[in-house]
Amino acid sequence: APEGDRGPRHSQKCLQDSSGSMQAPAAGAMSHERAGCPSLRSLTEDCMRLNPSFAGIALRSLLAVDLWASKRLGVCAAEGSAWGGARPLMKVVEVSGHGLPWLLGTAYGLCQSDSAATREVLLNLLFALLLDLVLVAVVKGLVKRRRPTHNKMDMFVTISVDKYSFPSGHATRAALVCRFVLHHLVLAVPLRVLVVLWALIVGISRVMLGRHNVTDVLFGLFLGYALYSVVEYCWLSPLSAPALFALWSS
Ligand SMILES: CC(C)=CCC/C(C)=C/COP(=O)(O)O
Repeated sequence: APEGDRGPRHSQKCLQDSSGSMQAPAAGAMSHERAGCPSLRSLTEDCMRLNPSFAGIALRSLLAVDLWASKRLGVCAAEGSAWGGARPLMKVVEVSGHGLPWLLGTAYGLCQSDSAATREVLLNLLFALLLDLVLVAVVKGLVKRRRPTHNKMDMFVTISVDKYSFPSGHATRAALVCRFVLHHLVLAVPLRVLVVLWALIVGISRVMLGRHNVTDVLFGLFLGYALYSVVEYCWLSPLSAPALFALWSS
């Protein structure tokens, strides 16, 4: 009999006592489990699996399309892939959005800066980058989505949660840094366009390299964009965090 037929009939049989009348589920669950019948909870779970909600079906379909599209778009996933020749260039893009150069560069700039305004901006950039690292690590650790099977784990410096792929840390950082730079640096229009293009290319390169599924990158871009609003809201200044700024004025 198909799986769909067995669950409900089986459940009805298990909930009937010897006289054939229905028992209260809570009282019957234990003894039925002992008699080899599944518990009420597992039957309910079976039923939910057999009759998934509309949201469940939509989510599964989205994930199936995501996996299919990500595999097709992973054209630089290996040297032998369709666009394998572009892999070294994509890896340069990967390093440009990596946390380590951004953290070290910002910390170096902070130590070298001699103007209070520059220090304030760089300190907030450092805070934003650290917040981003922590947030991405927490979400990756909670969701635990594996990286695509076609990904080669040859990434530049990773931490333990980086074996997971949701969300893309590079995409969150790219969106965050992009918004930060556009708000705090006075740049000519062509440079502003370049900054936006860089963020988009970092995101796209994650899928092309086979590091991520499309949804990891889309959610990462959204998260980084939203995170910038948090950073603006918590903006550190000599007034709100005098102790922090005193470190540099002495
Ligand atoms: C070691 C430091 C400071 C950061 C790790 C940066 C990293 C490897 C993030 C993973 O990014 P994806 O989630 O996009 O693969």
